Amino acid sequence: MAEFSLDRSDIAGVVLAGGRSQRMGRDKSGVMLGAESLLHHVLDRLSPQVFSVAVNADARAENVPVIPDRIPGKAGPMAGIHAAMTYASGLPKVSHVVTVSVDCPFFPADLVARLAAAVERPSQIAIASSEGRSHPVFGLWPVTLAADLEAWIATDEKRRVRDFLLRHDVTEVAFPLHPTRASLLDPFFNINTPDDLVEAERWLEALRA
Ligand SMILES: Nc1nc2c(ncn2[C@@H]2O[C@H](COP(=O)(O)OP(=O)(O)OP(=O)(O)O)[C@@H](O)[C@H]2O)c(=O)[nH]1
Repeated sequence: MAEFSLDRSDIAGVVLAGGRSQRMGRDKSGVMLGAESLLHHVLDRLSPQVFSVAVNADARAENVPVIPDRIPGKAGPMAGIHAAMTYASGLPKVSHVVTVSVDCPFFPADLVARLAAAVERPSQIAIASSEGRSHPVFGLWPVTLAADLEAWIATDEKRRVRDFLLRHDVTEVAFPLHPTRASLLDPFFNINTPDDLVEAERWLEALRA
């Protein structure tokens, strides 16, 4: 049997930015880190890795398609993954969609390449991990799962990403810590609070050196 392989032209990318940002107190997409918004940082990092990018949010974004949630009421990250999968399933030639979180500006530059290389079957999902913790929002999803996800969302009240993954063939890809001038950075460090933003400014400085 031919080995299954994916390349960049098979994969769309979607930034999940439709959360409540309650801990930050304002929409995280527009929060500035250094000279750029978090959304800008994440789009810069994602765009070279995928065929096309979109943002899943309520608001408008800069020069990229915006996909709203199809499930009302800010039902959590799974609602964003659902919107991403449904959107990508309508794109010609795209077989997979990668999702990333808007509050995570340092995610790996080889995220998509390494997730794609780990996938062994067309129906398999690949999820990132670091330091023994999985990051299910950073996933590579076959768009053929859109119908199953739609059905699951209708029956599972909690809609937790981890519960959806239990129903499927999943491979986890461990990413190393990133060396900086200061110390080792977890590339999935995410910014939820104003204090996290202060810490992210320090990481940005340490990466620049
Ligand atoms: N589309 C969409 N994305 C969501 C939703 N809830 C969370 N997210 C996204 O999922 C990622 C992780 O979200 P969290 O940090 O857990 O939640 P948050 O809403 O951003 O922040 P808090 O309100 O402080 O918990 C972020 O990229 C969010 O934008 C939702 O209901 N819809």
